[in-house]
Amino acid sequence: MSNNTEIKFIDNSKEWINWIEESIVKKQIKYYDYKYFNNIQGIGLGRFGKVYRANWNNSHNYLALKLFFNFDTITKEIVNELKLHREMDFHENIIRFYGITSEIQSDDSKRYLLVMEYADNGTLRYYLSEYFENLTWNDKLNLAFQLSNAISYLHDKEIVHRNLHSNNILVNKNTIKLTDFGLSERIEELSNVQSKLFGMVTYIDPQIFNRRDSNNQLQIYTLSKKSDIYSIGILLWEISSGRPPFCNEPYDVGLAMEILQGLREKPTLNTPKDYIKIYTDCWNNEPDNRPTINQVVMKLNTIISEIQLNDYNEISENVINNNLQISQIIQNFSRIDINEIDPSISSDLIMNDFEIMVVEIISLFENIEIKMRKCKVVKYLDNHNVSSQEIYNWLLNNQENSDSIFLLGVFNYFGIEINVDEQKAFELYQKSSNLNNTFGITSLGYCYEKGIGTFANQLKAFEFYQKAANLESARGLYNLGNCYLYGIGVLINDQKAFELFQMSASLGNLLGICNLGWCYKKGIGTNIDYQKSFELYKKATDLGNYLAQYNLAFFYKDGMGIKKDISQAICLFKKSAEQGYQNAKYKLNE
Ligand SMILES: Nc1ncnc2c1ncn2[C@@H]1O[C@H](COP(=O)(O)OP(=O)(O)OP(=O)(O)O)[C@@H](O)[C@H]1O
Repeated sequence: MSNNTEIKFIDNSKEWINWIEESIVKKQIKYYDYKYFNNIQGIGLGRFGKVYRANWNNSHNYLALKLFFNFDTITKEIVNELKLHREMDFHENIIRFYGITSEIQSDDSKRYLLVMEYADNGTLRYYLSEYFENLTWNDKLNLAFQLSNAISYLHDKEIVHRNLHSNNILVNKNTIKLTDFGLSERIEELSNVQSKLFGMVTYIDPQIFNRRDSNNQLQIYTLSKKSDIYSIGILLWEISSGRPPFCNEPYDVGLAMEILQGLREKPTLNTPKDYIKIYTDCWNNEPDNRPTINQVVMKLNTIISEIQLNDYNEISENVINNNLQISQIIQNFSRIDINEIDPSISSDLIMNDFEIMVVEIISLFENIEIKMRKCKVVKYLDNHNVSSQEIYNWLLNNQENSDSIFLLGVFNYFGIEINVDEQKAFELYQKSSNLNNTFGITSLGYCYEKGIGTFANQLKAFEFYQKAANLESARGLYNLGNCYLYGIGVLINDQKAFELFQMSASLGNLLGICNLGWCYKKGIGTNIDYQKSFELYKKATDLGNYLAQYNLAFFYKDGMGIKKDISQAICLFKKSAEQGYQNAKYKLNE
């Protein structure tokens, strides 16, 4: 009997290993030749494997290599995890899976290692123990926001993590990186390890310890999205206190029962009241009373907006720094990929040139109106010496990710390299929207708003902008604000419009900042405040936004709250016009 089981295991493992090998051949999974890794150092030990840090070829950047102790018996689980990773687009707060490598051992057998993004600050628990004293409330709120953001991404894809705790959440460059989407849970089920429940007793949904339901019937409780919300509540508390919950007590059945009966940690001094409300709602004993992750995200967002609005100058600098960081990351990627990898294996790069370009081009759309997109694409390609034909061909052949689907939609909409085809653009936006691409979603909203490739339908437009806003897209929040401002698919509500522009601005969206400036200028949803309006336009102008330059010019032209300065006004109109903004060109010709 036991022999049969063993044979079945080996057979199955062969089947899954074949799947891995085939995916590598078909280039669905990138393969990294082990001989190009150097400086390999063990950095962590989990229950199922060991994690190493290594450099790839001559690069100074680290990658993480994950080795599983019993690869053969858990191949199926690992393959499932690989499939999950492959389904996901790039998300800033989820550890990136780059591919696979294999090492031939002394007995000629092969062992596989997963190649992943390396998190330089280690686990969240370690990070808090090391850096908590230096964290401001802004930093803590950002950590909480990023964590909730990552879970919202999983939940939208109908993935439940089920094993959230501060030792399997990583931090890279002060940014949260989620890992292990329930992989350990599934391995655990398979290997009959019972230790986990008590190891993680303080993070796990206490209902799992409840043997009876409300009718006193024996129940088997299944962990769900609501269970992840419970864990988020605990983690938000941990971020505010800097220490793991009940860290001075034994993690045993007694503690589990007390938690089930309602025992919770106490708020830490100076925690904002609204933040306490969020995590206490999350750790409510009754799963149905817990909020959804999108509600958590929105509430955190509101607190962050309020704090940031009180200290506007500080956030603007953060926006600049974040933008610099993002472009730095992209540049670093380009550097590793292009210069430091053996040319013979350059097709197996972490991200190839075109993938990077697609991400970069799309990121340029965040802060401009849709009509300005073509101008940006053309400029970008000119600056990078790439013809639109080359990128168009690449997009046609690489339609497996939502960014390239969306960008092909943009090419169809503007007729770049092909005739304008609004119907096709609409279909492509729809496809990328179905994959939860926020640019796809907001562009689909725009199609419905203006009747592009479909009948105009303002209710639908509102619905899609709302969907993007629920995914905390700064652009979605801005679009939704416009719906309330102009009554698109919803009744006009100035107060709501103002609040949405505030949220969008706090996430750094320059159009959101401009519209917030507009609200202060015109007294929409708030009192007229020229000073605030001027400051907002000024900030977005300093970040190079054409719309802000245009609006700021009027302050100088008309001497609103400041000294009239016509030459400064002309200079700003010129700057805006140089970026292709038509209204600024008209003004200059007046
Ligand atoms: N991508 C990574 N970058 C940096 N360090 C990592 C990375 N992945 C894992 N580690 C480190 O290696 C340790 C072991 O990770 P591993 O995923 O094997 O187990 P775990 O998540 O800690 O626990 P479990 O065995 O319950 O899944 C982690 O605690 C962390 O310190």
